[in-house]
Amino acid sequence: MTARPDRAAPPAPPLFDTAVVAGVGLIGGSVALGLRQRLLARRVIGLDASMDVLREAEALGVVDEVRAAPGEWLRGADLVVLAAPMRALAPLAADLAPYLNPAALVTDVGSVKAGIAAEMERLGVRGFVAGHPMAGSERGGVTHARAALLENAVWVLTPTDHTPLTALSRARTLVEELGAAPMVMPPDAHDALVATVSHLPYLASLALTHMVARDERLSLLAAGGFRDLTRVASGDPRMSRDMVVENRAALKDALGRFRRQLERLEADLDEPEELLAAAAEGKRTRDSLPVVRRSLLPQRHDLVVAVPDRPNQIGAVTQALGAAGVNIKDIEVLAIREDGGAIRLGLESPDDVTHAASILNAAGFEVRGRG
Ligand SMILES: NC(=O)C1=CN([C@@H]2O[C@H](COP(=O)(O)OP(=O)(O)OC[C@H]3O[C@@H](n4cnc5c(N)ncnc54)[C@H](O)[C@@H]3O)[C@@H](O)[C@H]2O)C=CC1
Ligand SMILES: O=C(O)C(=O)Cc1ccc(O)cc1
Repeated sequence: MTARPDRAAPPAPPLFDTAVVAGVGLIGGSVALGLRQRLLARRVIGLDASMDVLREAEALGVVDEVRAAPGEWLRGADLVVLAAPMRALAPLAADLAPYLNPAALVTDVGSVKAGIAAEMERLGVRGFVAGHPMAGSERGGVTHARAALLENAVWVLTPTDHTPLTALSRARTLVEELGAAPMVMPPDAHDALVATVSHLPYLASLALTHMVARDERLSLLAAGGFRDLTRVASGDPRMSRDMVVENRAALKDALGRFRRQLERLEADLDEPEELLAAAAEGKRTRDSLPVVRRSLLPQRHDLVVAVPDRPNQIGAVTQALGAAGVNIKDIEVLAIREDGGAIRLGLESPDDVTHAASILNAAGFEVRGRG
């Protein structure tokens, strides 16, 4: 007797029906790509102040649809992610608030949390959970967005006493499904911590770069250590300025502690044994930092391939690329459904993406690539 396999269970509905990402730049674009690639929303709508950005986001396949202004259409959204620059977040929230569906989960990705959390309470947006993915890059804009940016990143969620527990639980699920690790704490606690680990290092990197700015000999001598220590000075100046100004109270406190550290080290210059102990402690701490986040690993260039539900389709993809000498650095199965699924290939260069896309197209596969 031939056993007929049971029909596969119907695919689970996506977590969200209509997701709106407001501000489709580096982070908003990466969230949108994660939602799409991981099939977390039936459709993803991008809203942005710039038509050029919207056109680019659509052309890159970052969003399904675009809108240039808020309106009644927002009522259909059950997820709204605010991802505009810091200073635009509160005005944007006020523009969207009249149209938000009370049942929608609303979240943001801003780098400082107390202000936006208070503003959303003032606006009466009940389903709001403030968030901050601790992942990023010095290069902004939708062209640099990629879902992998958020994978394995710590993503802080900062509910207040008024945040509904169901909203917090949905926000946690969203973060986990995007491949990140949620960490929950009050907004003020978040702001104090990022003042020390993110905003203070930014100001320190500015101070260091200013010291070499006007002497060419110094910049010629600036070696790997100097470059490593000052990488964040390459971030977008306006975005970085807005971030540190928004968090200035906590940052001033961190600067006070930093100054005391420097003074102690200055005094230790005359006490070599003390300095050795400080150096050993610094090494222990630095060496025990958790392994570098995904977002800091060498950049991969993604190609997403739709895979029909037939035997050996992944084999056919990898064989075709192998025969053409394309090296696959990373591979991820994004979704398996009854009618097929998709895989993400991480390739070494934009050229490899173009090359691989033409090989796979010729072999009959549907692909979507981003160099
Ligand atoms: N860049 C990074 O590494 C990280 C940034 N963040 C936060 O994410 C947010 C976005 O930053 P990025 O993606 O880097 O910036 P970005 O500059 O790449 O993107 C911002 C997007 O928002 C759009 N925009 C500006 N004003 C707007 C408005 N009023 N309404 C709608 N859209 C508007 C811009 O056209 C642009 O497309 C910021 O609040 C930042 O604090 C959080 C974690 C990391
Ligand atoms: O480039 C990096 O490593 C960063 O740390 C970038 C960054 C910028 C802003 C944030 O709110 C969080 C992370």
